[in-house]
Amino acid sequence: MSSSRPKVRIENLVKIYGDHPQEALKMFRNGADRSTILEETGNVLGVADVTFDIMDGELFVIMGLSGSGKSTLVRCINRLINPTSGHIFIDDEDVAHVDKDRLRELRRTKVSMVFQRFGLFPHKSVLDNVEYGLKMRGIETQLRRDKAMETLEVVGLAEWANYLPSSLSGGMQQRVGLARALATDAPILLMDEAFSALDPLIRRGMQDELIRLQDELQKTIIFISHDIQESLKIGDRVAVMKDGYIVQIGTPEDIVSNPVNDYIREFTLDVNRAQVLRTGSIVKQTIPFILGKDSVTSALEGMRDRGSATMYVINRENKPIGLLQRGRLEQAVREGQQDVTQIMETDFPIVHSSNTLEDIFHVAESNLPMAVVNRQGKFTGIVEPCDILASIGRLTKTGESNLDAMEPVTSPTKVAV
Ligand SMILES: Nc1ncnc2c1ncn2[C@@H]1O[C@H](COP(=O)(O)OP(=O)(O)OP(=O)(O)O)[C@@H](O)[C@H]1O
Repeated sequence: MSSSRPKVRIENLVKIYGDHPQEALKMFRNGADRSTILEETGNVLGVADVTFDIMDGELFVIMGLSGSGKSTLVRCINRLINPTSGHIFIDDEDVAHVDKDRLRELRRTKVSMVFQRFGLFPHKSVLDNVEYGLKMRGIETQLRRDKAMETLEVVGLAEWANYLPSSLSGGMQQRVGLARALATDAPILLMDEAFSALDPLIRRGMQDELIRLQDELQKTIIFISHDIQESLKIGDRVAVMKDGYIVQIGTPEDIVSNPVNDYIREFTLDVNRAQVLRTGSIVKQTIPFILGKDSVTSALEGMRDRGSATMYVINRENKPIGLLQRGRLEQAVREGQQDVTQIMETDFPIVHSSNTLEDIFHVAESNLPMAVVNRQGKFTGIVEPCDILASIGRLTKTGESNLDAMEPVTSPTKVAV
């Protein structure tokens, strides 16, 4: 979950590779396209006048096929590549135009990077690798040891601290790479195809791990991927690039449900909607019973008026604590029973608004409306089992139902019960 403050602002960014970038830039400004520029100058338009914001705390994915300009764009942010023109603001400072000393400082304190091939020192222990960035910052030995150990705990590798990277599997080595970037406490993390070298199963595990870590750490993460399923799974928002341009920026739900053109539609055709759509996007607001405030009689009247069969009970902190069935409530009113805690069911289905529909699919088996809670555990509404199927099975533009794309549901990874 991100704040509404931009952490990074990319403004009219252009990168042209070659011997005559200024000449090519002029042509580009006069409307020449990528292939004309290449033909006439031999220069390559890597990033083509791109403008967008990345919010504080956002996990922002830049997605595109090989050669679309993802790496160029991201490497401009920490100036591993110098832009030809444009601005890159980090916290209002234009890093496209800072001197070398300031740049070094920024790389030490604000932006760290995780590489595809881990980039670990093979002859240094896991702990020394994680400490490396802190050592470069001149942090004293004990402090950096403690910090590195703490970060290894976070990624679940504390017991491997004294091993060499070669003793670890690919997935573990990438977690070391991640720990090294996290240990610096830099608020911005650039991840360049960080999971691409991993086996599919390990890769999915790392994606889950990143989502979990991000929930805790709330960094601003800019993640490059060429895999649409990965992008839609982990991104708060996704920017899809083609030929140096951004074709669409949106939430995974936006991209899947409202592709701006055929290019994006093609990409999303094989996407499993159940793995992309989040419970929060289909939640229905309802009136709950507030414990200590509402009465059994008025609750029953309300349910009759709305024609509803069930009603959630929430406490003063807005947390769901029980489910009332209308029949049981009618009986309670007849018997003069006023204590709602005596008649509510405390065994009810509860899911998070950030759960994907696939995560909650099995919970629908109870056939009861599910209570949906936000990050703080507060009640935001309900999802009825039929709403899940309706959303997953919504017809695509080609007229095919995506229901066939559903995979068998396994364990409830993120469902709170
Ligand atoms: N050093 C370079 N010199 C010339 N052209 C380059 C250079 N680096 C990248 N390019 C070109 O710029 C364009 C964008 O490349 P970039 O590496 O940013 O794309 P990408 O989407 O990250 O691709 P990949 O997934 O293959 O890394 C491509 O056409 C590429 O050939």
